Amino acid sequence: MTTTSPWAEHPAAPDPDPDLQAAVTELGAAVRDLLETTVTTTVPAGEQAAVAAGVRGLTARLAAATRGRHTLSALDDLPTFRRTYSPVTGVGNGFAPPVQFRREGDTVVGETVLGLRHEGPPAHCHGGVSALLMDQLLGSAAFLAGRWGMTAHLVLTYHGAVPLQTPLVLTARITETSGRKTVVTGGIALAAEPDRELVSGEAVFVSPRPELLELYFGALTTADGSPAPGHGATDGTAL
Ligand SMILES: CCCCCCCC/C=C\CCCCCCCC(=O)SCCNC(=O)CCNC(=O)[C@H](O)C(C)(C)COP(=O)(O)OP(=O)(O)OC[C@H]1O[C@@H](n2cnc3c(N)ncnc32)[C@H](O)[C@@H]1OP(=O)(O)O
Repeated sequence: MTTTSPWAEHPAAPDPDPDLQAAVTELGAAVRDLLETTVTTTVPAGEQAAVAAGVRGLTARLAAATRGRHTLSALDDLPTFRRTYSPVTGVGNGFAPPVQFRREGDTVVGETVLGLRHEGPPAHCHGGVSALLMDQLLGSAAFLAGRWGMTAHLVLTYHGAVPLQTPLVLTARITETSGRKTVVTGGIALAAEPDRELVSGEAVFVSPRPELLELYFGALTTADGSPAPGHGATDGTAL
């Protein structure tokens, strides 16, 4: 299979600082609990106002040093798909479930449980959150097969409402590859009924032309200020 990864020739990044990894994971988990409790708490107004003031104080401490949008986090590595703050897979992102995807033969699988911070219809997942999960699931299937691309097309069918606080299973597989294009299908089901898809979909991922790579990611640097891996790419199909 032709690779569409801009990082095929790039050496593996060193393992991340374990202390930073542990602290970021713990902060992400703490904020995840905070977010989930924020949307479920029924404590009185005065208590919520007091907590808000405390949270603003904590935010100010974190804001003492921040990165801009063109700088990768010190824990991230694009060639190995390590994305600490992804809204789907990121352990450091409190909105993320988070869900981890793995390869099983020609299929990519992930399990997760969604919370009330993901609610659309009462007690059920927001359709846009399902779309977010599907985009990442299908994109991960492409990436884990060495075929990175950006979402060019995504179609979904919502067969049944996705319940919150219920174990779910997400599966995807590649159905077609040609040049810079990868077509992937997949779905979301209850872990208890994996063969009945509540959401199914298909996406086309396209590895961008070099000019687009430069436009989108030309300013990207690693945390230490070096150009991000993937720069110097000249051919979107076999980098
Ligand atoms: C220094 C490098 C650093 C890189 C860093 C990357 C880090 C990422 C790491 C990890 C992320 C993984 C996250 C996975 C999940 C989330 C994914 C997202 O959310 S992506 C965001 C949403 N998507 C967009 O914002 C795209 C916006 N669209 C575009 O920019 C362009 O349209 C693009 C790149 C998709 C295609 O543009 P063209 O100019 O490169 O492609 P053309 O040359 O026109 O077409 C190439 C082939 O693709 C087909 N194609 C293009 N668009 C299509 C479409 N909509 N449907 C079907 N086929 C399409 C064409 O027909 C053509 O096929 P034929 O070679 O002729 O067979």
